[in-house]
Parts: sequence; C-alpha cells; structure tokens
Amino acid sequence: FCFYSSRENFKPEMLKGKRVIVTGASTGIGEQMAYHLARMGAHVLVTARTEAKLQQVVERCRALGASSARLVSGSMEDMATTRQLVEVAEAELGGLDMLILNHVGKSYFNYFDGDVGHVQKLLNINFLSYVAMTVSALPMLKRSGGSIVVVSSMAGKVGFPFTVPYSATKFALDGFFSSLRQEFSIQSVNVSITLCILGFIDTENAMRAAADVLLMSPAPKEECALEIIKGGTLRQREVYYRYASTKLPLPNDNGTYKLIPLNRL
Ligand SMILES: NC(=O)C1=CN([C@@H]2O[C@H](COP(=O)(O)OP(=O)(O)OC[C@H]3O[C@@H](n4cnc5c(N)ncnc54)[C@H](OP(=O)(O)O)[C@@H]3O)[C@@H](O)[C@H]2O)C=CC1
Ligand SMILES: CC(C)CCC[C@@H](C)[C@H]1CC[C@H]2[C@@H]3C(=O)C=C4C[C@@H](O)CC[C@]4(C)[C@H]3CC[C@]12C
Repeated sequence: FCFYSSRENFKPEMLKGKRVIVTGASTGIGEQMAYHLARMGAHVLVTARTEAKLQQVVERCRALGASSARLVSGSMEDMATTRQLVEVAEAELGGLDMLILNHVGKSYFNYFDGDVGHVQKLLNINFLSYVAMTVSALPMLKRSGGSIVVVSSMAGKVGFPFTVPYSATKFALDGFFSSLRQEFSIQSVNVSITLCILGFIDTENAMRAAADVLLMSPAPKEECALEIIKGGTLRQREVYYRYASTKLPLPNDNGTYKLIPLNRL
C-alpha cells in the first residue's frame, strides 16, 4: 500500500527547475531519463564519452522544454571527468538537486573468462566512479537536500550466471550505498539514496548482448526511465522495475542450447 500510494503522489512539476546530472546519457535508459527530465522542465546536465551523441541529446532536451541542457564529455575512468561535471554544476547551475548515476562500461554476457584486468577496469567504471561522483557532489547535495539515484540490476542482488564481472560491480554499489544510507540517517544528512534494481530492458546494447540468449521479453526503456525518476524524486530507498519469470538457455558443446529454469540453477 505504501509503495503504490507514494508512487501516486508523484507529479512531473516536482522536477521543474531542478538541477539534475545524468551519467551514461548518450544512449539507452540514461538518454530516456534526460528526455523525461527535459519534458518536466528540469535543468539537465548529461555526460558520457561520445560528444556527438550527447550534442544531439542536448538539442532534443532543449526542444522538449528543459529549463537548460548542457553536456560534459569524457570517460568515467578518468577522475578529471567527475571533477569537471561537479564544477559545471556548481558554476553554471549554482548547485545540484539530483545525481543520477547510470553509466556502465562494456562487458560480455557469457561464462567468466578469467580476465582479471577486465574486472578491475569494470570496477573502476561501474563502481569507483560512482563513489567519486558521490563524494564530489555531496556538498552541493547537502545544501539542496537533494537525491542520489544509483542504477543497478537484479544481477546486483542475486548471483546470476553469465554476468560475473558486471554482477560484482553492481553488488559493490549495493554495499557502498546501502551502508552510506544508514550513515546519512544516523547523522541526519538530508540526502536520499535510491537504488534501482532493474530486470532486462530493451536498450540497444542489452538487446545486442542478450536478446538471442534470454527467453524473456525486455521491458521498455522509456517506462523504465520514468520509474527511476519517480522513485528518486519520491526519495524511495529502492526501485524495482519489471520482474518476469524466465528460463535460461545453457550452451551445449555443439552450439545448441538447453533450457534451464532459473529455480533449478
Ligand atoms: N539494459 C538492461 O537490460 C539493464 C540495464 N541495467 C542498468 O541500467 C543502466 C543503463 O543501462 P543501458 O541503458 O542498457 O546501457 P547503455 O549501454 O545503453 O548505456 C551505457 C551508457 O554509459 C556510457 N558509458 C560507457 N562507458 C563509459 C565510460 N567509460 N565512461 C563514461 N560513460 C560511459 C555510454 O556512453 P558512451 O559509450 O558514449 O560513453 C552510455 O551512455 C546501467 O547501469 C545498467 O547496468 C540494469 C539491468 C538491466
Ligand atoms: C530472476 C528472473 C525472474 C529474472 C532474470 C532477469 C535477468 C534475465 C536480467 C537481470 C539483469 C540483466 C542484465 C543486466 O543487468 C545488464 C546487462 C548488460 C547488457 O549490456 C547486456 C544484458 C545484461 C547482461 C542483462 C541481461 C538480463 C539480466 C541478467
């Protein structure tokens, strides 16, 4: 009851004039979040590596009615990018109301291949940069009584096959942010932390990686993006978006697959 009644309290006007950073906003769910925020009249600051794509996202945000739209391009492997983002928010927006951490580095959807270097690289992109962004943005978020939104996955709540490095980075996010949320509560820090637990979503990259293998229909990225924004705005601890029962195909040696129900793994 509480879950549904609070969600019904959401009004798009709540985002009007709010200053929001969205990471990983050049494609997928992040891009859709930028468009929703623009329609709601927020100040949007988007980031990712591909500047040309970000430029298009910014133009569309302006057309959709954003109070303002800006970009910072750069890799989240580089601490200079996190610093620059926070500087732009401070200097040009005068602060920050919501930090949406959504980007992920490329990984594979298959058996763990033993590449430790890849795990380290993915931890830097998917986890450490989230920590760095949070630390640098925290003074601004404390001032505004703002929100941190962390996009995670069902693979960050349960051990799921074929996502070993990725899953590790998402579990790390849960540990860091759920613990930090407790400290904020003890210290009366008025900054909310919303962890988003997503199932399979129909973004281009996820479809390319997993659509042939996963026997379930993905949920739409537009609706997913909106549910994340609602949950963050209402300061929910966690957002769960679209569960479905599914069977996992396990590869045979001859290139065919056998179907294993998840409850038998
Ligand atoms: N789609 C799905 O099925 C699911 C997705 N999720 C989560 O949702 C979130 C969004 O996923 P989705 O929209 O599918 O992802 P996409 O692959 O579509 O987008 C990833 C974004 O991250 C950016 N990015 C990648 N590498 C870097 C880097 N090194 N530095 C900075 N930015 C980078 C990409 O832009 P660029 O390449 O330009 O840098 C892009 O904007 C992720 O946190 C993901 O884990 C969770 C469960 C399921
Ligand atoms: C427990 C069951 C009822 C539901 C199972 C849901 C499963 C199928 C969902 C939960 C999390 C999902 C993965 C995810 O988080 C992100 C990515 C990255 C992307 O680039 C490629 C696809 C991939 C691996 C998703 C694949 C599908 C996963 C495993």
